[in-house]
Amino acid sequence: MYSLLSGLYDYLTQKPSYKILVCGLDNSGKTTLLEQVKKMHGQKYMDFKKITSTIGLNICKLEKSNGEFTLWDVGGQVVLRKLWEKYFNEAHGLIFVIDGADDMRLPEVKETLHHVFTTQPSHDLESVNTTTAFDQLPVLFLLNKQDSKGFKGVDFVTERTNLGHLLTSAQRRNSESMVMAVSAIDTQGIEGALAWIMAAVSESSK
Ligand SMILES: Nc1nc2c(ncn2[C@@H]2O[C@H](COP(=O)(O)OP(=O)(O)OP(=O)(O)O)[C@@H](O)[C@H]2O)c(=O)[nH]1
Ligand SMILES: [Mg+2]
Repeated sequence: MYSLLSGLYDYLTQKPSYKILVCGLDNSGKTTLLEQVKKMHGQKYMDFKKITSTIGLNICKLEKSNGEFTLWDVGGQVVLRKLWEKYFNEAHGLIFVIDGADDMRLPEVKETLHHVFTTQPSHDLESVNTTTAFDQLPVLFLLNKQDSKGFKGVDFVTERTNLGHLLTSAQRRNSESMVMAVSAIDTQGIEGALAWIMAAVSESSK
């Protein structure tokens, strides 16, 4: 009887669990961000200087009052990018990390954004048709390396990558999207970014 009641109690008090996929080009700082999040939450983390390019999956679990959130950090090298979409079905939200200090790679960011989130070639940008994943999941675009001298700022990156068109099209869909600047190294903006994606994910899953 006790185990039946405790089982029922566990069931009723069980928190929902959400998966958030962290993708973006190689070297944008995804793993450093995840390790910093672990550090900020008192978890075991990797020395930032020892982080190498990700091949598999790096995971960070966060227990919050409104649910259990698992962040999945996947590799951003060209050959690994086609794997991102395989995780979209299981994800409740996406974080797309952009190196905000590397303007040389912004054209590649632009191509990748259009390849991953739209259903049309990148030259046709006036009326963006977005993918089902983009239409249905909350998406947070994080401009990382805000601490860096070469950081370009939200307006510059938004314009160079056509992120603006994606965001405008996002206003027509049900799910939310947002652009924020952070520094994975010195923690600027990370708390706000986590708060936004967690709230958006739990809200959109209702
Ligand atoms: N200045 C600065 N450098 C950063 C920041 N975040 C990451 N880096 C540096 O950027 C480089 C790449 O970081 P990673 O975390 O390995 O990048 P990644 O996106 O996980 O790369 P892949 O695993 O190859 O997809 C490293 O040299 C980091 O120290 C940041 O906020 N500021
Ligand atoms: Mg990595």
